[in-house]
Amino acid sequence: MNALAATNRNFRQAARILGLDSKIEKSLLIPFREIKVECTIPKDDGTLVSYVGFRVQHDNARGPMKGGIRYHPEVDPDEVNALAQLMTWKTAVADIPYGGAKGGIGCNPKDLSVSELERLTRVFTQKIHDLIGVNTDVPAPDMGTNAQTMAWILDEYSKFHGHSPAIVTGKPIDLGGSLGREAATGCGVVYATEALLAEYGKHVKDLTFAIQGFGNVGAWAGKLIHERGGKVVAVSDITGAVKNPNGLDIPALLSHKEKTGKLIDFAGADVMNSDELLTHECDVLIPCALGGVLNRENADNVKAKFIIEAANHPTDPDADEILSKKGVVILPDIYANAGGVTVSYFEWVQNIQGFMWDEEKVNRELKKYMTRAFHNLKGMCHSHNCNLRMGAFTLGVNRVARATQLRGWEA
Ligand SMILES: NC(=O)C1=CN([C@@H]2O[C@H](COP(=O)(O)OP(=O)(O)OC[C@H]3O[C@@H](n4cnc5c(N)ncnc54)[C@H](O)[C@@H]3O)[C@@H](O)[C@H]2O)C=CC1
Ligand SMILES: O=C(O)CCC(=O)C(=O)O
Repeated sequence: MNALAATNRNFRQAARILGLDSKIEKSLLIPFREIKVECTIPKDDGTLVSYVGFRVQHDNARGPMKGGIRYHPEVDPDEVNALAQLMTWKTAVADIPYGGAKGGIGCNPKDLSVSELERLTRVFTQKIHDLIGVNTDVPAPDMGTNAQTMAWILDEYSKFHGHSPAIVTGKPIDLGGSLGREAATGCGVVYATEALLAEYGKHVKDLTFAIQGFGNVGAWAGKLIHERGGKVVAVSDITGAVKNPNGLDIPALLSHKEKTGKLIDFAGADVMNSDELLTHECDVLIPCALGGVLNRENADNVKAKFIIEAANHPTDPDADEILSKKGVVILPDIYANAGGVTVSYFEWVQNIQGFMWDEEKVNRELKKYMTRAFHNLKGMCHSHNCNLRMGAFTLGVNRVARATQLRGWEA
């Protein structure tokens, strides 16, 4: 089942649990706007290359649409659509005044030079600048993009609309980025994990963790787990995977990766098959890379007792069913990785106020939002006798449905 079919299925199940009116259900499912643009750039050698860029704006009932832009070879319209819809429920779960959107370009950023990436980002921005805006749709980083990508979008957008720092979040601090945004998704993942574990009387320091993906989210989550005394026993990225049953020295692994560009050949670890990361012996599995990685092929072999969905849509519905029968507790993406968009909200607020918060305030507020959202989510689980994924979906969908109804439909 592709990401969109799976997301729609979860949404419909939540709508059924909530007893949502079928007309509202239909209106919430159809995206507000889908944008597809052709982006042609000259490569450094002068040859031309074309890419397809997408921005799907799913819903704006609760506020400006919000979501990252992904550069990855597997970006396709259905996946962007699913990720945009997930953003709508995620911002509602976090209770920040946004709707949902997502964008992407089907490209491999590793095959492009920095100047080619800059040209591609600028052409994409030229094609969509009239359809995004500080109060309409605010992009941010996702897989394959980073603060520099946001700086190029900000610069290109500002040529058309005047200096607009709040047009993107996750930008460099020197351009109005927020302290703490770079770490925010990983940090939120750890706050979410702590909130969940507390329900079971468990603590990070007593448990073992396996992390798939060691980019922005995975590396920050790993670092913060390591700082709290948790044992990260296996880590993978696109270059390979490493393990150490006594716990990897995450700061040393990070500097090894920084120097060599790879995880393998790290002195404090053994190399392992990347495919085995998800089924590796551990207490807590944290997928921090692509969607659909947990599926009917591998779900039965998962050994973790807890799965924290730091990636978007890492578990397909077949795996969801298999894992829940095995008694594995899954903390869903639309809550677990909401720390990123929450601090994006703080960044946008700071830009609009023209007033910068210190990092301590950012992290304090992040923890407050993540903890409150967890208790709201648990409340829905109790009220509707459902699992954590449906707790999160019903929480998010109910808030968006209420806002939609309050706004009304009069033309
Ligand atoms: N950056 C953010 O603020 C947020 C990101 N997310 C989600 O978290 C996930 C990761 O995003 P980022 O860390 O930002 O991306 P990133 O581009 O910084 O890192 C992605 C990591 O995944 C690894 N990877 C790619 N394919 C892999 C494979 N087949 N096996 C193992 N590792 C693989 C890459 O090598 C890299 O280490 C995505 O699903 C994204 O949508 C969710 C919320 C916010
Ligand atoms: O920070 C943001 O605005 C969006 C982050 C994002 O794309 C996500 O949560 O999946």
